[in-house]
Amino acid sequence: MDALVEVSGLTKRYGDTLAVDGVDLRVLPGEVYGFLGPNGAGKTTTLRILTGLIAPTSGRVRVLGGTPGRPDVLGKTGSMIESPAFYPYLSGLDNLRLLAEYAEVPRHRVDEVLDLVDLRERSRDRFSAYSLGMKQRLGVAAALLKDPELVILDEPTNGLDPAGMRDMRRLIRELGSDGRTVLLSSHLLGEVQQICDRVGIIDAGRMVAEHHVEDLRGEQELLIRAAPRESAHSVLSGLLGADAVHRYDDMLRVQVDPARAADLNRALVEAGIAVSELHTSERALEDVFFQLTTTGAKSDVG
Ligand SMILES: Nc1ncnc2c1ncn2[C@@H]1O[C@H](COP(=O)(O)OP(=O)(O)OP(=O)(O)O)[C@@H](O)[C@H]1O
Repeated sequence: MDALVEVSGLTKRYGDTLAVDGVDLRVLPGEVYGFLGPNGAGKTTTLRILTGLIAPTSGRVRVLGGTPGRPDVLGKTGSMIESPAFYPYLSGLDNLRLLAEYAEVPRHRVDEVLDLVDLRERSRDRFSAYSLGMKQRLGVAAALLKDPELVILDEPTNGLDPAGMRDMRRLIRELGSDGRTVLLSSHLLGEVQQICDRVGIIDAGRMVAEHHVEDLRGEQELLIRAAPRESAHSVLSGLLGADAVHRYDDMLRVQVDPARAADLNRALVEAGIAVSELHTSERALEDVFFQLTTTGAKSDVG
């Protein structure tokens, strides 16, 4: 499958600062890709390069098969990088109409995008009266005017209250399920976990991982509290192999398909072991993230 965004060895230097350091990135058609990293990791710089706002220092960058910033590529890309700029005294509707005129987009498209971002009812209010969440949604509406194949959003939920974040997450998921390709940046792990199909993790300008969200989270495990614990350990090791059973605080952590929970419970009880707790546990993306970025920092920054 041809990638819509293809980046290899991307580097951007500002004086002594290496903001982006050899980044490789591929975004496939129809996916919602999360570009995840702490503040200052190089996300905005990368997205600015992908939208043609700044030039890379070195590396290869292809967006929709072309060079970022070229008219044919711009025509098929919609983006919101940093806070969207609108005229404060104009309504959301008039701001979009102006943009539609510049972009030579038919007027009826303005109503369509207002519906998409759920701003139709408030579209005649002045932009300055909008909540931050509404301002961000208007920014997404502007990005959608050209009915783009690829939507690039820089920290779309930044600064929003919980309701605003929820609306924005829903909107992005809708864009993704409509067959559009979305590339978004975020420093929020839970958010990426909820919205994205794949995630690339960037830290100090370098990609430390690129994975499906599911794979990154790792296998599911069962946590079992049983007494006596050592007897439970030997029963489970006998059934599943010693590698699958680990002591964890005063419990056992068992790498096994959670569908086998009832079997294992029965085996323990039949061996005279009391099971007081048995539940599945998923490695949170957060654990994985910290593991990856700490390892990266140790080996790369030295
Ligand atoms: N125009 C610039 N001039 C000099 N340094 C810059 C410039 N833009 C970014 N940087 C530096 O490059 C590094 C990466 O910044 P960038 O904004 O890309 O990170 P980020 O991951 O988007 O973080 P944030 O979420 O805080 O914006 C930082 O050290 C930043 O200070």
